[in-house]
Amino acid sequence: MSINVKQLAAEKAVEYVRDGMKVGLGTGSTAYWAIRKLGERVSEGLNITAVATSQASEDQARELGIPLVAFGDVDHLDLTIDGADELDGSLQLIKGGGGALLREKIVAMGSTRMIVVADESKAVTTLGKFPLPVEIVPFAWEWTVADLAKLGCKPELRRSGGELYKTDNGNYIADCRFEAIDSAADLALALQRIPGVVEHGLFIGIADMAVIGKNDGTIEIIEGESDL
Ligand SMILES: O=C(CO)[C@H](O)[C@H](O)COP(=O)(O)O
Repeated sequence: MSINVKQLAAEKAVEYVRDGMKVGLGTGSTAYWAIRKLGERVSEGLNITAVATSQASEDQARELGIPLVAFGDVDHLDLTIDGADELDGSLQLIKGGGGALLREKIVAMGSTRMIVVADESKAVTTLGKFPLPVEIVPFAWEWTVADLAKLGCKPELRRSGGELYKTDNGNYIADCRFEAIDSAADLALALQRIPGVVEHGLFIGIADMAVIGKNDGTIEIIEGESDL
């Protein structure tokens, strides 16, 4: 029987959730397993409240009976558990493969701690093989895409079912192929200077820990500066 390494990582991360915590729920096929496990723990009596980073995660949480709160009712979160498309040894991430990067960044940055959950295929030495998702406003998108290309990448507007993909916020995603990102911090600054960019999928200095599920059934934990 093959191991589900996403489930392995996600369920390990859920062990860090304690009674009374306000929890951020990530998006994607790895976060799915974390939400499922949280639902199980809630049904066994764990007392938490949560906010979700996407409609899909919100729907899943609601079905599982995880108590959801409005953003207006909480001023911070204790812990967010979310996936990543790539992560390096310094806990720098590329996120947004599922299109939820803006909400994911708002939620992660509003959390005291963020745990990234991933299978080992996501762990890289240098970020950039995965095309960097950048959320852009539809207005004058052609100019924004041209500005992105000047940063040395090949941007492509994401499509879904033949149509231009729209995020939960009504924006487009430009997937920017860099191949290798030498300085994620410099690139993040350059992206922030483009007016049509709403947010980008580089998460730098946000994650506190990574829980990585490995194909041999073991788990690798990478810890940042702060301990949980
Ligand atoms: O950033 C994300 C969604 O916007 C996801 O966390 C990322 O795409 C990883 O997804 P998965 O766990 O399905 O591989």
